[in-house]
Amino acid sequence: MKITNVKVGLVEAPLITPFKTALRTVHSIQNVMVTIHTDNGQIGIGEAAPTHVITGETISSIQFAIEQVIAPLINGMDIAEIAVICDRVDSCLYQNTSAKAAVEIALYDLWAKKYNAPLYELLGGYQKSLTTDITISVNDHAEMVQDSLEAVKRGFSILKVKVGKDPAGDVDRILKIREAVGPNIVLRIDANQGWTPKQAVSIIGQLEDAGVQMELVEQPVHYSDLAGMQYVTNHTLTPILADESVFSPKQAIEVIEKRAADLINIKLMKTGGISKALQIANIAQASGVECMIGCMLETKISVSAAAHFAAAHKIVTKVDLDGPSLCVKDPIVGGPIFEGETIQMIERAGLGF
Ligand SMILES: C[C@H](N)C(=O)N[C@H](CCC(=O)O)C(=O)O
Ligand SMILES: [Mg+2]
Repeated sequence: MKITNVKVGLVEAPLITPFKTALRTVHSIQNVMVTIHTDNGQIGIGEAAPTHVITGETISSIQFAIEQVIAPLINGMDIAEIAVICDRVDSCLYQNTSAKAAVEIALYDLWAKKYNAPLYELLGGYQKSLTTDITISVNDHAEMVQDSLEAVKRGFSILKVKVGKDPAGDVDRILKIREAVGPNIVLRIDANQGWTPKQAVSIIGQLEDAGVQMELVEQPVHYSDLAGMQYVTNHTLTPILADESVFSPKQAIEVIEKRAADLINIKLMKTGGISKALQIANIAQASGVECMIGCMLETKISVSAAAHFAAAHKIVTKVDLDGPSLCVKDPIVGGPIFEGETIQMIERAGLGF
């Protein structure tokens, strides 16, 4: 099963409401889609999200990386030697993790198709269904309360609440959301680097003192400030999750060794795809550190790949794969079934498309 062609296109999907974080506001998903074709007529599919504020990538940079750098190096290679291909993809270019992820996702799709099995089963087959949270964008507290109640009405029991854009109002936002949704809804808080270490300790502390249950707080401070992350982790009771601070297995080791966070958020767009995500999961498992599987603004193509990875691993205990649920209509047909908060894996080969 040899690679004969790598094609690049676009996939677009308008969002139900603007997606707002401390880092950016987005109205519509516009991602790069990759198909890899083989000499026996199989097609593998992948996707890259141009999240310039986190990975530094744009649509053009992703297209260039895949078409001009990666594709010429992997054309003609045999899918049976997927580890060799992934190594070549990883080492041919510095960073560009979403471009690499799109290619790796398509390669793993083909690899599982070669063995005629669902990818999650070949990777370990730990579980057949996942429960995802849904993101509540950062806005004034009245709008966030309204959005939270609507999400609960749609069947979501875990909310990922974005803060960090206006730190002075964040305690009030979280308090008001907790009051509105009641005690049985799980709240995950994501500051997307928007707080200073002292602000983070103060805000989380005020909420803890007020008895507000939060399952975790994600990336409270700047991604490069590991000492700051460590300070927050040491001075709060709520578990701290590293997101933008961990792209690579080496960074995961550093965060774990320094105890800079309690948990790690693995995203294929940060790791450069499935091979490094597996490495991080194994490092985390050996260290007893639970992981979240997360996504950027992605459609069902790459979110499904993330679901296959997560369904294979015991250490991935938290799921933030809400990309398709944020779209008016996800344009991708087939694959795992996304119904409310449940993602059901299916028994089709590869990613299942
Ligand atoms: C979409 C997902 N729930 C999420 O919140 N991801 C963000 C970053 C996404 C982006 O800016 O595109 C995160 O976890 O920080
Ligand atoms: Mg995050």
